[in-house]
Amino acid sequence: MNDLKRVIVALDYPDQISALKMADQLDPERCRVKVGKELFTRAGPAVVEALHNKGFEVFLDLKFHDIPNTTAKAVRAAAEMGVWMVNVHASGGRRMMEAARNELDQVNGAQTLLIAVTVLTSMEQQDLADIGLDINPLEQVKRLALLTQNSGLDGVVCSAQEVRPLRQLVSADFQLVTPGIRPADAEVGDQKRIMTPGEAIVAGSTHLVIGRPITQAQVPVDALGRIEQEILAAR
Ligand SMILES: O=C(O)c1cc(=O)[nH]c(=O)n1[C@@H]1O[C@H](COP(=O)(O)O)[C@@H](O)[C@H]1O
Repeated sequence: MNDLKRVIVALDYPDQISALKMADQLDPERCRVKVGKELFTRAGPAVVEALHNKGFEVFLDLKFHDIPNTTAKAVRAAAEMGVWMVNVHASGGRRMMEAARNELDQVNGAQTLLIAVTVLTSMEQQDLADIGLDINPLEQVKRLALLTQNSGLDGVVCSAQEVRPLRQLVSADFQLVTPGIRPADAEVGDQKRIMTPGEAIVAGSTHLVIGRPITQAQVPVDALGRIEQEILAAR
């Protein structure tokens, strides 16, 4: 895969028109796009279809987390839309993830990748303590990544900070999808475990999810262009 295609632009917009306006400035040969909770709740499957019609591979990021049956059926619905990638929360546990895997495998010709969120990149140690987890983020990410792999999924969402240690644990083809990407001059916002695009590529992230540093920039395509240059220079 070319290194630029590793970028997934998070289309976190409040309506379909704004999301498609951004997509029209992007090249589906050079990046993928992500439809998340805000856009999907507003625009529904129509926006996914519109992006497919423009030639984009879509990561449907709805982070399913429910009882096994409900999660599995939601994953089926995503796969039947033909999305490139879909995700669940690893903390939903082994039975939930196995049910999702089994359901996805029954979708005729489904090529959809199924991955699981480990510890959100907006969380740090204190946030884990607040929900009763007496463990540091890296150890929790490792634990959930192994559980995800053992449940038969294709990869995890983690921070780029965890990519090197995770590569020692998981198989070479296990996808390590990393949000929390911040160019050196970008605002950090609510993210906590961050890395620059160049660092993430060098660490070995399979895909870089990038939203506001592009979508909130004065000229989004210029911001993406600078990120692409940084990625190419890192190789
Ligand atoms: O699953 C995700 O995509 C995700 C997981 C995670 O741990 N952290 C995280 O930021 N994300 C998503 O990645 C995107 C990051 O956006 P920015 O912080 O604007 O670059 C958002 O759409 C988040 O919903």
